[in-house]
Amino acid sequence: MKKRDMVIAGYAETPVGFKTGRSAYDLAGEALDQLLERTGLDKREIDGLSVTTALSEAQNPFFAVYMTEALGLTPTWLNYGGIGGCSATGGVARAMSAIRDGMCTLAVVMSADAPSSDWRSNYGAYRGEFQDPPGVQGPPASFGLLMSRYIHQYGLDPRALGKIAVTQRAHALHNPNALKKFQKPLSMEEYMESRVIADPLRMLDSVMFCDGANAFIVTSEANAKRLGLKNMVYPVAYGEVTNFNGADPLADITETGFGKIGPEVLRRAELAPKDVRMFQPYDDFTIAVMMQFEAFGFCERGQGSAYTLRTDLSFEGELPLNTGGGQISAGQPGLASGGLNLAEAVRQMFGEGGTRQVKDARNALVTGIGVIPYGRNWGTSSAMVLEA
Ligand SMILES: CC(=O)CC(=O)SCCNC(=O)CCNC(=O)[C@H](O)C(C)(C)COP(=O)(O)OP(=O)(O)OC[C@H]1O[C@@H](n2cnc3c(N)ncnc32)[C@H](O)[C@@H]1OP(=O)(O)O
Repeated sequence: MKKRDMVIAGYAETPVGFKTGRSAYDLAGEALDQLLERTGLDKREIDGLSVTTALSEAQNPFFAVYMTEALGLTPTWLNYGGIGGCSATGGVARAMSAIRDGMCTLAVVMSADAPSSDWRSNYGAYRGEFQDPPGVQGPPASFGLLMSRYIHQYGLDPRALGKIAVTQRAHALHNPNALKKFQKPLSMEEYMESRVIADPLRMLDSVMFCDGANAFIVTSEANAKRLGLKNMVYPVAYGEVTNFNGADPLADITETGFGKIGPEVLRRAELAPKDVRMFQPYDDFTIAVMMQFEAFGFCERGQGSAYTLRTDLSFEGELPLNTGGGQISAGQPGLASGGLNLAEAVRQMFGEGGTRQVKDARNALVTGIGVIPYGRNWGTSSAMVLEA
């Protein structure tokens, strides 16, 4: 059953930059200042904080505590979000639970990272032992393998992935926070000619690591009203699963956690796929977007190419897709990535989409993908439905 007691009552986002030379703390400070300025909120009202693990601070086990110091906050509830690109939506969901449990009354969900300036991560686990030595050294290679398997099972029209990249780039042209380098149009020809980096995956199917931060205010509806906060959206349903199919040693990697949580989240939000007004999916790679169309029931499994090619995905279209450009065309601010698509959904629902405003922005489906493990698709899948 959907709940409408908690709200996201503010969002902030820094521009995405490449090699900014700034730290995660510095970027977080900018996001917090912006959040306070936009909402007029007194900083002393903040008594909860969720901090997303950052690649640029990955070796620091005390990052979240140091973040409270950097931001001048004294929370009674502190969460350290380690589910990669799911940490923003996951942070909102955890903050709602903490507020319902009386651990805090108003939480900030903060994601800030600067991996293009300072990379301090070492994934370890199975990757170093089994994956890196044969040359599968990062997510693009893993997604190249996933694409190959998808093509083997279902077939794939590359123009469909091209359409996702081209549509999202068109949206980034309306987003002043998008990486400056990506604020130029992209044609299907340019996509088709883009360098293959992990056969059959092209560079323009992939994100590029950048720097940036985003932040959200989460509180109860009653408290938001007490504080005079004007804009709010209701996270009415959330689902998350980690290590999907984990007990199966030979799992089909084209089956993802979204196949489990996607239909369930929509059911709890009392929405059918046709009722979704905008889709802001986690888009580390274009194939992940297409697989989510299938998993959430916008089309049948294996029918992603045909669906993508026949559907108007522009911000004015049938299913507005990543209307800020997504990470692929705005740049991926490290592990702050999951907040990019969430910020865009909230912005649109506050009616602040500017020249890319979605008409009738009464709901949004936002997703996260977290962590790329060995021999699987991804570690965590998360999905959240927001309602006006
Ligand atoms: C984190 C989670 O929880 C889940 C996830 O999101 S998983 C995804 C995590 N993110 C990643 O793994 C990042 C993936 N991307 C990359 O590794 C690299 O961008 C890449 C392999 C795609 C390209 O790297 P590269 O081959 O070394 O290219 P590089 O030499 O850096 O750049 C060459 C040019 O292409 C551009 N470029 C690089 N990557 C680009 C991309 N993805 N899209 C568009 N342009 C790109 C660069 O800006 C550069 O342009 P100039 O020549 O004009 O300066």
